[in-house]
Amino acid sequence: MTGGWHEGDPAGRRRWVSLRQPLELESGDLLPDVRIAYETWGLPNVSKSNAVLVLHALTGDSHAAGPGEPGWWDGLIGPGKALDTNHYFVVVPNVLGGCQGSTGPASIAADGKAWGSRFPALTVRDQVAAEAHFADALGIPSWAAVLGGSMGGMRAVEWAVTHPSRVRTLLLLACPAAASAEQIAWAAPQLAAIRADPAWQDGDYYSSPPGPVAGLGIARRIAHVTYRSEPELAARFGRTPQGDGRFAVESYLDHQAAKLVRRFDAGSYVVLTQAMNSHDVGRGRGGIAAALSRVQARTVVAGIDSDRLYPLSQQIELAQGIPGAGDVRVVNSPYGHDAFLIETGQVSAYVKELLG
Ligand SMILES: CC(=O)SCCNC(=O)CCNC(=O)[C@H](O)C(C)(C)COP(=O)(O)OP(=O)(O)OC[C@H]1O[C@@H](n2cnc3c(N)ncnc32)[C@H](O)[C@@H]1OP(=O)(O)O
Ligand SMILES: N[C@@H](CCO)C(=O)O
Repeated sequence: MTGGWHEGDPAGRRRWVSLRQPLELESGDLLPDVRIAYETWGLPNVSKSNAVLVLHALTGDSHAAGPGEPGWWDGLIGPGKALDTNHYFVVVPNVLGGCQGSTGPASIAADGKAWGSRFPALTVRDQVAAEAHFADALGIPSWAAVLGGSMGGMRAVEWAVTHPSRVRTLLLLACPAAASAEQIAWAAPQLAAIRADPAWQDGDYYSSPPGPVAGLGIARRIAHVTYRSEPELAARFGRTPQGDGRFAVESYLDHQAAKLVRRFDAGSYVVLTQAMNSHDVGRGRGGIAAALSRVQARTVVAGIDSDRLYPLSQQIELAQGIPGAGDVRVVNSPYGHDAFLIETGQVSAYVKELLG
């Protein structure tokens, strides 16, 4: 297996592992000079048997919790919390193809220029392959738990199917066994919006900042509606005018778009969205049921009752296919898909159930 070397970040919490060998992708291509950024909380025991892997969603990153800036799962990670850092060594890598420290299209290739359009198409399996080498480099033979929501859940289930003996418990949140036609359809106008922005330049815009921020902003507006629920938008915004010619809900989406383009790269958005479209645990494995039957981890599957993007039927399929998973757990929330980030109290209860 590939090892790695560690590079610290003296100014902050983030560290990096650089893979010693090029990563072999599902396509057969080789991706050289892969590095994975990560953060950790708590301390490993001698055998590292207390290591827990937390996998972030599309625009998340390695900063899942403080100290310092708030993290995206602060409610779950820390001393005395569901992922109790007095007991567990919590590891959160930035996904391969991302833009918050790990190798992605904005990274500099061997010729000194950004990868841009030369960056290869990735699958969720490629991302998990990189994470497996990353775990090897950290000296973690198996995870006490692998947890993920949304795109993080896609990687978590791939981990448990590809490396059954390395995943001892598994929490899958608001994710599918395979991307559906509906999910690929929602992604299509997002990808089209980015590619239609003249600043996209076929993905080779990195020498002309800020790049296709208009297209990325439109993509986020489309996506954000799918991340929330119709009743929430109705109750929260209704037909209220913003007072500047926009409806309040339009202003809200404009704000979400402006926030994302300040922190996210359009090239990564395209690569990661296509990777999610590729997601199918059953591909080449005799179908979804056959693939899920490989899982050895004690598993909890949870979905959100108001999730219109990854509906409960998809988590029911996962729960029915994974041996011993039992019934799907339901997060009750008005917030739609984003509830896996917002309803940390309910998610904590499922993490505690998982970890016993
Ligand atoms: C903490 C971090 O760094 S997270 C980084 C990684 N991020 C992720 O992994 C996920 C990305 N984030 C998200 O998806 C969301 O921010 C969530 C799900 C985490 C949080 O959702 P919520 O707390 O429900 O936030 P919500 O959707 O209500 O948005 C609130 C924002 O909308 C703004 N807003 C509300 N109404 C309006 C309006 N009419 N016009 C303009 N803006 C509005 C609020 O002022 C607030 O702005 P702020 O975020 O700049 O403070
Ligand atoms: N709000 C989440 C939704 C995708 O799961 C994100 O931006 O990553």
